[in-house]
Amino acid sequence: MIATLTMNPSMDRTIELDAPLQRGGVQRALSLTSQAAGKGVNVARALASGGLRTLAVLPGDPHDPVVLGLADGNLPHVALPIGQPLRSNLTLAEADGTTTKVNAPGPLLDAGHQRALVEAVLAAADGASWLVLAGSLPPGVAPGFYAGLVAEVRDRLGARAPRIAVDTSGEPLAALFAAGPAGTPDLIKPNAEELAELTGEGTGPELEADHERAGAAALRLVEAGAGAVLATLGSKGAVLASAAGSWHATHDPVTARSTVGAGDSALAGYLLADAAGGGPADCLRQAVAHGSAAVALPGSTIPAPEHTNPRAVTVAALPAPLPTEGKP
Ligand SMILES: Nc1ncnc2c1ncn2[C@@H]1O[C@H](COP(=O)(O)OP(=O)(O)OP(=O)(O)O)[C@@H](O)[C@H]1O
Ligand SMILES: O=P(O)(O)OC[C@@]1(O)O[C@H](CO)[C@@H](O)[C@@H]1O
Repeated sequence: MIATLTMNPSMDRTIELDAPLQRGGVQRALSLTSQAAGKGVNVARALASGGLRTLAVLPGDPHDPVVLGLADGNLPHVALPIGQPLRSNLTLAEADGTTTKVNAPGPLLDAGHQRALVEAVLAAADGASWLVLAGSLPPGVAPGFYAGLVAEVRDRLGARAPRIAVDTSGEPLAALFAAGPAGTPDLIKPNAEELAELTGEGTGPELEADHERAGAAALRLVEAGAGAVLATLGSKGAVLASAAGSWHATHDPVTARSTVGAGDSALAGYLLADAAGGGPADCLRQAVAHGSAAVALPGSTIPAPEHTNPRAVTVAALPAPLPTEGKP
């Protein structure tokens, strides 16, 4: 069983346009769709499509549209009431595949809500194989929340603690490395921009264009305590770094329809391959197969295994980087 926590779920609203977005103008949309989402929810959805048992933990009142959407989709979940609506995030999808996303801040979660969510996660994670902590933290939640939660799960569950994967950005991501080994996850999934920001190594576009540099930056995070780093590089595939080595994978070109949820799908692909007993190169192959399948689907639609084409993925080991000095 794999448990996910989404501290800041959303109703993802996607507007499809048949012409380029006109800033400042009035445009007629082709369609408007809504999907109950948020990073941990999306990961759980992809894992469930792949046949794994999942439990998605999130804040949300019983009649919130996000929670109703999960119930409608039969996604196993535990939603804890917070007495306020969850957010809506907006995606504007243009005909050429360009997606513009505007994410709302989300509801204010007080200390009581946060403690209730931590206890629900501890119950869900007890004996699970993985716990996935994914997405931004809503207002009221300290940047060190995920780092503290990783340490608390390991401390309270001991030998029954699952491996922990984290996909977040900014201060909550940096805090994972400031908390010492108890707070560093077994797996992190930065994108190129997050990898650049976290390591001080170039910019997102530079790392996407230079996978060896991205692999070396990812390895530095392994040296800093992460069990493995799955760094996704947009259309340039992904790199995986762990103590066992580092690899790069690319996918044959796909026609991009919406990149929303591509990173979540990549993380789910990795976990599905891991659950099937795959080694690092298999996990990376499935990560890229799922990420690339996601971009070919509209809005926040998350791929099932039948949407993926793992044979379109090329995986290669990366040369060991020269020893580095200085920062992690
Ligand atoms: N334009 C694209 N064409 C083909 N594949 C893509 C493209 N963008 C993303 N992918 C696939 O999706 C994976 C994840 O993409 P990306 O690095 O953009 O993640 P992300 O920024 O975390 O995504 P998001 O936050 O939108 O879910 C990539 O590793 C790749 O397999
Ligand atoms: O604001 P966050 O929590 O960083 O990201 C939220 C979000 O953009 O992530 C998912 C795609 O990865 C969407 O379903 C959702 O709208």
